[in-house]
Amino acid sequence: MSIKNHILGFPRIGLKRELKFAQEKYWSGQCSLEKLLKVGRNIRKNNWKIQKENNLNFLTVGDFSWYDHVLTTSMMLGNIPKRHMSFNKKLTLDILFNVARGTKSTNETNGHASEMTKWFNTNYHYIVPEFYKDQNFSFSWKQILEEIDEAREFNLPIKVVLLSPVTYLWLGKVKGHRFNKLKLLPDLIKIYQKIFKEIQKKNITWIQIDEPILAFDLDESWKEAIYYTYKKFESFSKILLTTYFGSVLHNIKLISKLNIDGLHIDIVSEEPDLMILKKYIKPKCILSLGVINGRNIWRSDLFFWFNYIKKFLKFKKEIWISSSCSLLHVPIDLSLENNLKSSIKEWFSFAVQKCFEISLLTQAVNNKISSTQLIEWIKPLKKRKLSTLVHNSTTQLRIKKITQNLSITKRLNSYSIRQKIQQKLFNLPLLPLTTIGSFPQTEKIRKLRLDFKNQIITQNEYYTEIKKYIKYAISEQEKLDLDVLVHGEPERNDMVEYFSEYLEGFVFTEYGWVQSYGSRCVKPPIIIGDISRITPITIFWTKYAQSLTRKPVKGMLTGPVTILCWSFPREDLPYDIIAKQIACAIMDEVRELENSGINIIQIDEPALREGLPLRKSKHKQYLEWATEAFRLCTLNIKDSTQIHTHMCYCEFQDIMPSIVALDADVITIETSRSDIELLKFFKKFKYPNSIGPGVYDIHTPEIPKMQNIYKLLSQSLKNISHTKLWVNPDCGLKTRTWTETLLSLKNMVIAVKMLRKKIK
Ligand SMILES: Nc1nc2c(c(=O)[nH]1)N[C@@H](CNc1ccc(C(=O)N[C@@H](CCC(=O)N[C@@H](CCC(=O)N[C@@H](CCC(=O)O)C(=O)O)C(=O)O)C(=O)O)cc1)CN2
Ligand code: MET
Ligand SMILES: [Zn+2]
Repeated sequence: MSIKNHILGFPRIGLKRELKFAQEKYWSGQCSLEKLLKVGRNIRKNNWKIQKENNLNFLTVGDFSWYDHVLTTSMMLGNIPKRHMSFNKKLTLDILFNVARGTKSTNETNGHASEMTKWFNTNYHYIVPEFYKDQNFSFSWKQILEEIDEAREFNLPIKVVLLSPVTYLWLGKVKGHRFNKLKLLPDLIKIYQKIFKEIQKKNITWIQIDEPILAFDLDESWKEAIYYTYKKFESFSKILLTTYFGSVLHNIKLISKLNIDGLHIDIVSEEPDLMILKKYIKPKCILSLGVINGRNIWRSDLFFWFNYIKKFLKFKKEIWISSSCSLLHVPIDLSLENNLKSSIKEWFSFAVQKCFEISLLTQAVNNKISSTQLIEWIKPLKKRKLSTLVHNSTTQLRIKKITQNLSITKRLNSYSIRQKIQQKLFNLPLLPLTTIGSFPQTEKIRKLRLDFKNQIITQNEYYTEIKKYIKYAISEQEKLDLDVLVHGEPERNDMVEYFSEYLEGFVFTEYGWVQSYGSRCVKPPIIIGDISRITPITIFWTKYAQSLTRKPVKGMLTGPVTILCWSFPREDLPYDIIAKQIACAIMDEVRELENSGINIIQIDEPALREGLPLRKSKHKQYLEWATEAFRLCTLNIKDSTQIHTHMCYCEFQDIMPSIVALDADVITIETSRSDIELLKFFKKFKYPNSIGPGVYDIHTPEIPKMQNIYKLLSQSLKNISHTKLWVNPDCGLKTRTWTETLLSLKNMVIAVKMLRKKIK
């Protein structure tokens, strides 16, 4: 029998982010719906072409989405919040976009966007489904059927991907009256059965049901839900139960009881115990082995996997070869990269190359090619081990010394003492007003940066323009009467990419875009070797901004855990060591800012929660080194230096003790899309330092109402002492326009001024 292969999903943004550009034009009225639809069709077609060219046995259909695949599932199931529904209840692409982006009041619709949060432990964000009591579902959005028809022209077997109803329920949130959302499962399953029937009519044999929650520790009710669901699915097309982002062996007994035809496991994130698999996987059940890493960009050690699979085949013949997870999380095509040195480029594989790797490995396993070809493929990886770009003995020594004595990372005095010293120095009013760092990244700035990059303008010209922009941002903040100002980050392409450009140990791509949310992408830098700071990073711009005002300007840095999580890390060093190397580089920057008279420094850690392992048993170790890495950045700084940190778009509840352990003087935190529920946890955990809960959502173009901000702040005061409450938006303003920014901030300031009077 020959071994088959497939991928779990392909990136949907287009080779050069065609979808992003078309969507954004469509939203601003510069592109017709027909044109947008055509861009989507072409992307899908190209993705299938790549799969066909690489001889994959199935075309994966259902991995495309117009904004986010969880939102597509909500549309498919007719689960759209009433506030976004049109009168005739017909779903359209505009409604999908409105759920994601919010709608300005019109006659048709009126409503705020749904919450957005991280997809498991990745930097991809999904739109959180909302569940209401007495909820109805119906098969309302037939995108999946249309895409099956489109894929037919390739004349290849099609494997359809759907998100499982159980994982879908897990990801959503109950709104309004509280109830157990699992009660909705039977109704949801009925809709899935209908969908399966329609899919079956199209002669599809395999359906990939994504059930990533199996990588979590599940309580009995969720286990039962899974058991119940697959029992109901029994009689339909063949089901490939698909798991990823972690081992599922702790749930293997449950899995063994499910009536499935195949199981996909991610064996990159954790190698499974073959004996356990042997014991629990039924002989007839296909095992799809996710061996090509869908989360990182390194060329795969195909020879290792070849031997691994050969071993595997001794006890199980029915296997498929695949990617560990969807390729959504890696850039598309390495061959577009012209600026990477070829001796470095050959260390990497992007989505297209990963399809090729799957094909090569399958051919070798099927004895169609010799395994020496695999040895040839991994030669560059062997060369890398000796490369001088990888090893820096000064960095290694520094980390070694530091890890010997980590108790030194505590601040000199406790927050209560620091707060007094800082208040004396800054003399800030009650409820100090600030922002999170970035101001609008206008098209003009991006064009400027592009021109600078392409040497159309000189560094001098670029700097002059960026300075003008900082001057403008400072003067607007003064006019608004904010208390702690920022320079606005105009010189940064991205909060992670920018910093890594000043650090040794990183390389960058030109087109290595990965979807972060909706039309927004990021270009994660690649960590190839030991890290150190080669030159000052932010000093020049921060000092310039501070020279323009008497108010304090916050220095603005990205923290080590976030730089690590939002990069593609090397795989030959443990994450905690990489994080500490980055922390030392940031420490150098913090000290230089402090020496330059910058007394407030923000170290952003929005990815701290994201890095949390899925299994509870691994939390403690991660949280220990992550908090250590953060605190390392502020080693030996003065009590009078006020450290801020910022986090957003995640569930913080389960990491509260670690947030306390960071011991930042002020934490600004996203709360507005989640109804400020979070603050109750800060109260419960007796959070000792100051907090700035985000008072409005910056990811939608809506202007927050002054009354709403006032209400939110009044609520916040029930949970946080007025001596510890700061006021700010819930994240940086780089995605907004200046008009939106100024109108919103104005409302924020008015609300605070009214409240201050009341408190006094
Ligand atoms: N790495 C990272 N992860 C994160 C966040 C983050 O800020 N960074 N924030 C959260 C997610 N939020 C995000 C918010 C905004 C964007 C965003 O705006 N991304 C930009 C790209 C940002 C960028 O790197 N821009 C570069 C490159 C600009 C560019 O693409 N230029 C074009 C041409 C110019 C144009 O027409 O825009 C080109 O080079 O071809 C720059 O400013 O220099 C986008 O998709 O549009 C991404 C994520 C969580 N994860
Ligand atoms: C994703 S968190 C963003 C923090 C950054 N300082 C900004 O304001 O953009
Ligand atoms: Zn943020």
